[in-house]
Amino acid sequence: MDVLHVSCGAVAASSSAGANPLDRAPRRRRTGSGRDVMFPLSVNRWRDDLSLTWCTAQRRNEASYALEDKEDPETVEAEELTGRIELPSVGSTEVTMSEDEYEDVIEEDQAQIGIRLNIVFVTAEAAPYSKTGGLGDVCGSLPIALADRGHRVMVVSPRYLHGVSDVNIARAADVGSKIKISCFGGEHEVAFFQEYRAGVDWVFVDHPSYRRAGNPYGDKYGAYGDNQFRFTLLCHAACEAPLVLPLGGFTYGEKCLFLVNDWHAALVPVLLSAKYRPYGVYKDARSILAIHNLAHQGVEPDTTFPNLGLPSEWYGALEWVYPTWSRAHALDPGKAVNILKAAIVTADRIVTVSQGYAWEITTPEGGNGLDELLRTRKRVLNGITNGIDVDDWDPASDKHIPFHYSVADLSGKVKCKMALQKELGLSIRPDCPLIGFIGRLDMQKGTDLIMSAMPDLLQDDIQFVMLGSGDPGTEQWMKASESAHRDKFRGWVGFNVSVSHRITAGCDILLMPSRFEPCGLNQLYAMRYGTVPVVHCTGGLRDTVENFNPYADEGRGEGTGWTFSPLSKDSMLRAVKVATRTYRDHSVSWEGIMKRGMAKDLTWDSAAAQYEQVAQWALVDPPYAR
Ligand SMILES: Nc1ncnc2c1ncn2[C@@H]1O[C@H](COP(=O)(O)OP(=O)(O)O[C@H]2O[C@H](CO)[C@@H](O)[C@H](O)[C@H]2O)[C@@H](O)[C@H]1O
Repeated sequence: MDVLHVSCGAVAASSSAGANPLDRAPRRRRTGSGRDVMFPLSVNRWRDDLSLTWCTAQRRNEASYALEDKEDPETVEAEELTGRIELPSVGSTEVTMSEDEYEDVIEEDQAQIGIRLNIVFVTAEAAPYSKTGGLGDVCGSLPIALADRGHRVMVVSPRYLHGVSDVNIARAADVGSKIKISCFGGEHEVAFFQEYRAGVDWVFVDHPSYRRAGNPYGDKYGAYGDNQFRFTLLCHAACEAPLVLPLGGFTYGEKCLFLVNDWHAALVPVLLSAKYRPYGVYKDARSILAIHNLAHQGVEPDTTFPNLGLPSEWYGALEWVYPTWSRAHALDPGKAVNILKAAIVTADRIVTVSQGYAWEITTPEGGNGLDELLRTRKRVLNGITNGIDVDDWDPASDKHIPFHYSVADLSGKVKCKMALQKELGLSIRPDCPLIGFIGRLDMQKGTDLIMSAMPDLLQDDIQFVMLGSGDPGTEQWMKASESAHRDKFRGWVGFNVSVSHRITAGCDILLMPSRFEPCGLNQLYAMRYGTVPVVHCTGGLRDTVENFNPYADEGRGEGTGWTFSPLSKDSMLRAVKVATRTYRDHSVSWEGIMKRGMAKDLTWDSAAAQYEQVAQWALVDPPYAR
């Protein structure tokens, strides 16, 4: 008996629909190589030339099927195709089948997976090519999860050079297609670069405005003054990419699903409706707006509208009037264009990155002025909690950390802690609670609360490390606090992915007093690394961190961290104190919290299946039309 362990998007897709994928009769194929091999695999249909590649979800290993030689062998026709499958258990295997069989496989595969989509992500950042925060993480890993499920996926983002992660972007090759984009009073030529990696076409739009020092949005002097131009260009280019780029020999074509992320990509749904559909192009395309942070909307004076390359009658979609209290002076009419608002109006579906946040943005407290509009679109608004890249963030194999560990053997965790203490120049004390903070130094992240609570926090026998960049005042405070409390506090000013992994692994507690948090990734990374999150009970933090209850489950306890509310210094201090006391005095409970966090399923599987569902709903409805 020959046993292959395979898993595939089709299995996960049907499981999301409620059916047990393991109830399905396994499909067996007699192959030319003399073996029976089962193909519930996602076949890269768009690459169906003779050098076939069968893509499997290499990271998943959900189902195993016994392949027996008992069934009647199916006839293998003379004309055979040969391809290679990558299976975790057996490595790379060459298989052969007839063209008819191949067609059957595709048919069955399509029936299982539902509709195979051409998905075009549009984003200002995608890790590892560019990253300033969680948007980069999500757009670097969700596309791969969707490609694993059998979809054809392209990610379009700027080709930043002299930026944060040039080395990775430099691997992408010139596709050889140049186009001219009309906007901002002229024609601007852009080129496209591409790298095919992990089943995804990573496409980079090249233009001189993306080549400058600093991060994708600004430099030490603040945000770039031409960001509206830079991201308008990105949106126009992203709309052209599926039509003009022969990636792997074939364009994506018009029947696409655009998944546009935050305001930088938010002009895309407007362009589909205003620039393309009137000419019969993109009639079957749909768009989903993913809101990672409603606080940033891409608002500029209304006089900039003619620059955007839209027909004048579309002004209303972008029109935005500031409330009187926020206008500059009494004669200021407060007229502006708001790009995110335009996408909320014109996108076929809207997704936020947690269910809690999906509700919060429809309230005046969380809506950043757009709550009323969002309430009118509630029917198409869903929350899908982010997953994480569990390969990149895996304490058992993380290349950034000095020791490895897992839920089965936690011994490496304390070694990581001691190594971190040594690296930071703190005294090496495995018993002293080490608390960490990682993030943008911004009002959103509640760093002001940390600053005001620090004198109280440091009265306790703890160590504290902060990693972050952003607000110059907070950066100064971190440096000053480090000088004042050399025995207990370290402030690492800057953006450093490797250090963020070592802090996540080395700390006992991760503090996240975010004022609002659409999803939050650091608490997910922390749980995966057995680092206990203490978080403000808001948005995605409330959805993902379960408050510790020592009495639940017949005294075994349940929960993966602490959530505090309201957002005040006192309630945060109380939560931190309870956490540090539990760490010191109740090691069994502590280990339980760590292990429950580490055992959580944080993969993208569930989120990717939900994105698929939303895409299917988008396809059922007609596209946005005025
Ligand atoms: N100085 C530094 N050095 C190294 N790494 C650093 C760093 N500062 C931040 N990071 C990293 O950047 C990412 C931040 O992710 P978050 O989800 O916390 O925040 P962000 O607010 O940017 O994202 C927005 O989008 C994401 C994705 O949807 C939502 O989870 C979130 O709530 C929303 O605000 C993490 O990977 C973190 O480790």
